Amino acid sequence: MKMKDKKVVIMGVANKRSIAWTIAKALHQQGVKLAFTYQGERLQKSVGQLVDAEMPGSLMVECDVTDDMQIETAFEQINEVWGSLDGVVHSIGFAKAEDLSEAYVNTSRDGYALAQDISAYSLVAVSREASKYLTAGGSIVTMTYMGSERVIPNYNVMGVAKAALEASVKYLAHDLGPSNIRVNAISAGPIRTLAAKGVKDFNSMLSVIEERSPLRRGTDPEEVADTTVFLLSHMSRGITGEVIHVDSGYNIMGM
Ligand SMILES: NC(=O)c1ccc[n+]([C@@H]2O[C@H](COP(=O)([O-])OP(=O)(O)OC[C@H]3O[C@@H](n4cnc5c(N)ncnc54)[C@H](O)[C@@H]3O)[C@@H](O)[C@H]2O)c1
Ligand SMILES: Cc1c(CN(C)C(=O)CCc2cnc3c(c2)CCC(=O)N3)oc2ccccc12
Repeated sequence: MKMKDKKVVIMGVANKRSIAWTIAKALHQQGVKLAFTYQGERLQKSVGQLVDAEMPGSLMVECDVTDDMQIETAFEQINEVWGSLDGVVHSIGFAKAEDLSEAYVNTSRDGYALAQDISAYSLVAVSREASKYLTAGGSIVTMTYMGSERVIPNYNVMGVAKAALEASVKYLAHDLGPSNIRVNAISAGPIRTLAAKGVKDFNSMLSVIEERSPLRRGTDPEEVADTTVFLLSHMSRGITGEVIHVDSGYNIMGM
């Protein structure tokens, strides 16, 4: 199926800096029909304005991923209008700010559970609901970060959640493969978004990456968006359960 005939749900646009927004623009350029889910009433207006400016007529559905009913209802509503689905982009992650600056050993039980719930479990629930409507050849893409594999100071509980997310990608790929639905993750280098706001030493992290990564530069959201288009397309039909690093190669370095 050509990209221009595909219908894809984008989860995780908060503002114009969101990685999910850059992904949406890239898919729109390929003629893909888009639906957006947003985290709550508060975001409906701002996300709606972004969407109406660039892709008027796109479906907009509220979905707080801590609520199973909202996930179920969101995909039902989208399916009622579309009749089927070809892809889902899951670009959602959250932990309490205080759990991203203190020592990891001080992480609270509820802080740990919240990070896991939003950043990892939500992909399981989203995949369960989406798979009811995804066509054969369908594709689910989520966003992860190298903090799952190695210690990135302060990433803490989010690193543990991303490790769970990446293991989930493999188990979901195993479950959904027989239905010819693929599940993959993109491990992106640091990008200046709302989720990167207030991160201690973010600038020094970026300069270390520019000095040490094989490509000697940081990661642009457009690069992540292009790889997402690839993972949603026929071109990646043989790839599932995979984590693809789009990080100027930084993850291969030991020093
Ligand atoms: N920015 C980076 O450096 C970077 C690098 C690698 C991976 N990532 C990952 O990319 C994804 C998108 O992050 P971003 O950088 O675009 O920041 P962002 O803040 O723009 O996006 C995060 C999104 O998660 C959504 N979200 C949070 N809690 C939610 C909930 N309960 N229900 C529904 N949605 C909820 C927010 O509304 C927001 O749209 C996240 O998974 C993040 O971990 C980011
Ligand atoms: C890179 C990098 C990121 C970006 N990234 C990969 C992310 O995955 C963002 C994760 C994140 C999740 N939840 C919150 C925040 C960031 C900050 C604001 C908030 O209240 N909650 O976040 C870091 C946190 C610490 C160290 C490095 C990083």
